[in-house]
Amino acid sequence: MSALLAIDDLVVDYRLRRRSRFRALKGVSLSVGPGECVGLVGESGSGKSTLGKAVLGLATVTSGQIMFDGQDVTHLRGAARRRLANDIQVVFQDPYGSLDPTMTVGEILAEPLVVAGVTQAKAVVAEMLDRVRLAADSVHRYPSEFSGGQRQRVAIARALVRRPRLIVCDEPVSALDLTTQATILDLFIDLQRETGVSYLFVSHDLGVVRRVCHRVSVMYQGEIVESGATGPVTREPVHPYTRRLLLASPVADPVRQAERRNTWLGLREPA
Ligand SMILES: Nc1ncnc2c1ncn2[C@@H]1O[C@H](COP(=O)(O)OP(=O)(O)OP(=O)(O)O)[C@@H](O)[C@H]1O
Repeated sequence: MSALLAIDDLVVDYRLRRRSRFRALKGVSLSVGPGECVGLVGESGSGKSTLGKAVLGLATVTSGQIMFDGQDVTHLRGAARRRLANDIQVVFQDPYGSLDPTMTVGEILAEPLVVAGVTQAKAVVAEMLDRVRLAADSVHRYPSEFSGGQRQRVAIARALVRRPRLIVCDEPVSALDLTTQATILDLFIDLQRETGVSYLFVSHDLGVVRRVCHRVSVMYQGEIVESGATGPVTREPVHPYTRRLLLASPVADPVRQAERRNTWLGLREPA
């Protein structure tokens, strides 16, 4: 499968005061295929969001390359970058902060279409509300009239209106309670089946990644320390940092978790 998104040896530095800089990404490579969900996990500060921002053109790349559908988009700016927004969209963590409270849901969803000159905006908005399982009359309501989960559905619908091929999902469920998390994750899975969209799925939670991602890369201090199919990486990780992350994540089977911990600490031979 040829990659839709191919990131090669990406380095991103943030400029700090007095001409110093902080290297947030230290040569990161990963790919996302068409219709694939690739997870990016790691603790806070490991560089996950920086990678997402670089893909969206919101972080300046020091070196390395970002290819999208065979085109080098690493340093794309201006009109060319705006055109790329038809293909690459984002869903942020905070559905409260990311929706304009003064606009109705209908206006929020129609805005990107009107900007892009789409004439059938009303029909597309209705289709997207249906896709994210929100009632048609939601168009008349304001974000404050919705629950957190419903707001995240609105944010997902807004990402979908331009029919993107890739969505960068930056901790899209971490502000939600566990039950709502599960329904939104299922929605992401259904939408991928229905539309074939790809996801770069940023999360600090291995449990979340296990539910939606086909493959996963684990970040630690600006580097990818482990990657592979989600099952093996999240069940039997090789890198000590991934093991720590797994031991810290909520589990369905605490006995198995305790066995793992003992095995990895050398307290017990593997079964
Ligand atoms: N604008 C900035 N200027 C300077 N340093 C930054 C800036 N943005 C992020 N950083 C630093 O870069 C590193 C990576 O941050 P990033 O937000 O990518 O991590 P993350 O893994 O997404 O963490 P979180 O889950 O907390 O968002 C951190 O050490 C952070 O402090």
